[in-house]
Amino acid sequence: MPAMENMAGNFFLVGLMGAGKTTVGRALARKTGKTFYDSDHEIEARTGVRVATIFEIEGELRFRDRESSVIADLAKMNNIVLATGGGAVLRPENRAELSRHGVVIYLRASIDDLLARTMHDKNRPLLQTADPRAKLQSLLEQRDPLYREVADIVVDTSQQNVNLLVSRLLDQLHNIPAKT
Ligand SMILES: Nc1ncnc2c1ncn2[C@@H]1O[C@H](COP(=O)(O)OP(=O)(O)O)[C@@H](O)[C@H]1O
Ligand SMILES: O=C(O)C1=C[C@@H](OP(=O)(O)O)[C@@H](O)[C@H](O)C1
Ligand SMILES: [Mg+2]
Repeated sequence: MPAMENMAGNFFLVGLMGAGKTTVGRALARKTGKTFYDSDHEIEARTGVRVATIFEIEGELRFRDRESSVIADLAKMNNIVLATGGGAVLRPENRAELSRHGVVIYLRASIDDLLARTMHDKNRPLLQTADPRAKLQSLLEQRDPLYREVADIVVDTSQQNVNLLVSRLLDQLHNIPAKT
């Protein structure tokens, strides 16, 4: 078992679909002994249906309401790692909750990598389009300023395996004051 890092506070991951928030978040939680949450999984647990089904039946706006409610609840917890959904930064109240209650990590990747990492997953309704590359590009243009606004750390994930990423991330996190 690798050495456990003992660090205070919450860590919140933001970034586009396929950046690795869920995957890196889970590994970071394991390494730090924090409890892992994923806002999409929490929404699915509360509703009993997949994200894609919520988009289909209720539409994106209602999904965003559910997402805000989950983020507000989870951000108030202690000693957690939370992987948010890629659109969580769209609402100012979500950005406020995240930056107030934890260290926010923006995971970046090239459009090529984002595309490769998401192309086989049907549970990302925004990418079920004729041109997912153009969609990712436009989401990046819209959201990159919001991710940067909320982030305490920006990490490039392209060509980095998850374990290496987590150990580099921990080096950076040691230099940032905890937010609890
Ligand atoms: N650094 C990485 N290198 C290679 N593949 C990755 C990396 N991070 C995540 N992945 C893979 O990309 C896919 C999407 O990752 P995921 O964690 O679901 O992203 P997000 O939650 O940001 O949408 C998964 O199949 C995951 O295994
Ligand atoms: O970028 C977005 O708006 C979304 C990202 C997804 O999460 P991941 O970023 O974990 O794929 C999920 O919340 C939903 O499909 C909407
Ligand atoms: Mg995810």
